[in-house]
Amino acid sequence: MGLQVNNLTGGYSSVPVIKDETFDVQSGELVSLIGLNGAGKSTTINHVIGLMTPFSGSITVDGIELQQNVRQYKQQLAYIPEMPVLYPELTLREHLDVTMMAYQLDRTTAWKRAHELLRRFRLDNKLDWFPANFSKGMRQKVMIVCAFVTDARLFVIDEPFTGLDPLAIDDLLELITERKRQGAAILMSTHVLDTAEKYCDRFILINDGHINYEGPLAAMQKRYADTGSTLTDIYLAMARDGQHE
Ligand SMILES: Nc1ncnc2c1ncn2[C@@H]1O[C@H](COP(=O)(O)OP(=O)(O)OP(=O)(O)O)[C@@H](O)[C@H]1O
Repeated sequence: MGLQVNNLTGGYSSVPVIKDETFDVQSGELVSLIGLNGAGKSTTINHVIGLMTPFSGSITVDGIELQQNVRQYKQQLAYIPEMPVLYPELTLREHLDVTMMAYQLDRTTAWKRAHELLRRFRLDNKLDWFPANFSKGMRQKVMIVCAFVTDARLFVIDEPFTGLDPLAIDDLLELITERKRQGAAILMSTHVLDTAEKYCDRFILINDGHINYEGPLAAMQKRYADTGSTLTDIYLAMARDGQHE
């Protein structure tokens, strides 16, 4: 099932920023949104996570539309923003408690998973720390731990590869791979094309709010054989031409 976006048009005022986008992310897939600054990646993500209301079109996660059942829709998805957003007055332990409550998780199982995640991201001795004491990368890791403690069916990750140290990036990629295997759908946006190339199953290229290309790397390599073989080569050539198609 996963995420299905149909003919989505939306934006911040009455002028659409994203125009008639249709794409999906199937269960067990990692799909990357790629586009230049201002192309519409974050705006697309803001619609998917229910922060913005579409002008038209529909978004479903495992067949459920936000308007149909807000709670169920939101419980099925976990979002990791590019800029970590934490509650200054809550400790790491309390952030995890709040997440478990919001997602109505079984606390014994969820805390077992939380301890494994905290160990993996080297935060296990910081449960009583407040966000003010964390570095930016550590705050990002708190958001990752809170997201992966859930049983979300869809993970939405905005630019995961900047700000994290190489070990944390590797740990996150391992987690993504595990959840993919368990059938979660994962949508991310990134400018780090060499990592995306290695890990993503498909790419959605956005230009000026339109999806101009969608497919796996092998298909892109075949279609744009004269521009080079890596995702970076192909994307740079397409972006310079301003065509994406
Ligand atoms: N809060 C906002 N209010 C009005 N317009 C906005 C707002 N945020 C973004 N925009 C506009 O929407 C368009 C798409 O921006 P968006 O943030 O989705 O791009 P992006 O692809 O995520 O870019 P980046 O790679 O720089 O993060 C841009 O033209 C931008 O100016």
